[in-house]
Amino acid sequence: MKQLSPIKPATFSSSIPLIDLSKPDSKNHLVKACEEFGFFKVINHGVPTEFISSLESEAVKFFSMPQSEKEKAGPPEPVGYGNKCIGPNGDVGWVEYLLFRANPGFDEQRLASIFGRNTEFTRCAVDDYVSAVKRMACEVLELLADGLKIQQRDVFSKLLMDEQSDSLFRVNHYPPCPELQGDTNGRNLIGFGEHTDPQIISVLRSNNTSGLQISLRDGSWISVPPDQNSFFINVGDSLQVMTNGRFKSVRHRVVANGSKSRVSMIYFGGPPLSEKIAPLASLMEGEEDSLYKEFTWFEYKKSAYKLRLADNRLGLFEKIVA
Ligand SMILES: C=C1C[C@]23C[C@@]1(O)CC[C@H]2[C@@]12CC[C@H](O)[C@@](C)(C(=O)O1)[C@H]2[C@@H]3C(=O)O
Ligand SMILES: O=C(O)CCC(=O)C(=O)O
Ligand SMILES: [Fe+2]
Repeated sequence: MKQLSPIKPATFSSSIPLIDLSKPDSKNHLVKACEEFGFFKVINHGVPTEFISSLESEAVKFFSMPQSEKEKAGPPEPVGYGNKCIGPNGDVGWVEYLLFRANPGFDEQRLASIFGRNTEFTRCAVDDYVSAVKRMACEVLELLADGLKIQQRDVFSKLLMDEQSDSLFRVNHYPPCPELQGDTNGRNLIGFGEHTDPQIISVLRSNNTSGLQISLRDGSWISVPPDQNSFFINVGDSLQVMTNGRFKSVRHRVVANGSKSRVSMIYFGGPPLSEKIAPLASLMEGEEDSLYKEFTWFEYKKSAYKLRLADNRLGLFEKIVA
């Protein structure tokens, strides 16, 4: 197994855009946040607290089972339980996780084998949570379409609503890292290595343990103060392409903690496999050229899964402009 690599500490930031979904002008703030950061925090999100707490307690129960029991739900090829190894190409982190397809009814058998006799409750907990989060993601995407003055409000959200949408749901658990216990040198170790998310949009909720960091345009890293009552949203690679680079897919990572466990749940809203991912004609101004070669989500995903976490996956699809 490869060593977890030490990284430089980042500063905590209060500059992360905060979007209040109950405010009438949220669409303009959303567009600005996607352009400048590709990342923002959402409050007044409408996801019921009970859905969040039920699923979190189910997850905590699962991760506290003996290792041999958890391993029965793995390896995550492509879905199921994973420990330290992320993806198929040798990436490792201080993390264990559950990964599922997010459409209702998907991976039901897998869930049944993972959660045993608790299946009914857990399946409901996952379905309730994922459908509420997906609804909120669609609302955000519709506000973004409005903010961009696109006539077809559901131009992005219809891709998540499609029955064939290739969306994922992941629950990550970062146990306290013994190597960092009592460490006074401010060292950091990687929980989940730096990357961008390939899909359209990712919606993350975590408990109150810090760890998530995002990279700013100048390449510096800032720590995201945790907030268990809010959601954090990332622009994914596909939304960057659909907006011809106007929205930025944010690089992010998670650092391990020496004393507290972090539990995060992320919904990755993706398009159907056959969907052509290309800049929207309505967003192209004048003679503006597409910055990307044409590809389908299937082609992008196939290429992404051949690469390491930190690789620039979109680079392979960028057009070389003279
Ligand atoms: C190293 C990898 C893990 C990943 C698949 C990949 O080959 C490259 C993209 C990775 C990523 C990042 C965001 C999500 O956590 C994820 C589920 C996804 O869709 O792309 C993971 C993949 C994974 O863990 O399988
Ligand atoms: O666990 C987290 O907080 C973020 C993880 C992440 O970025 C991912 O799973 O893609
Ligand atoms: Fe991510």
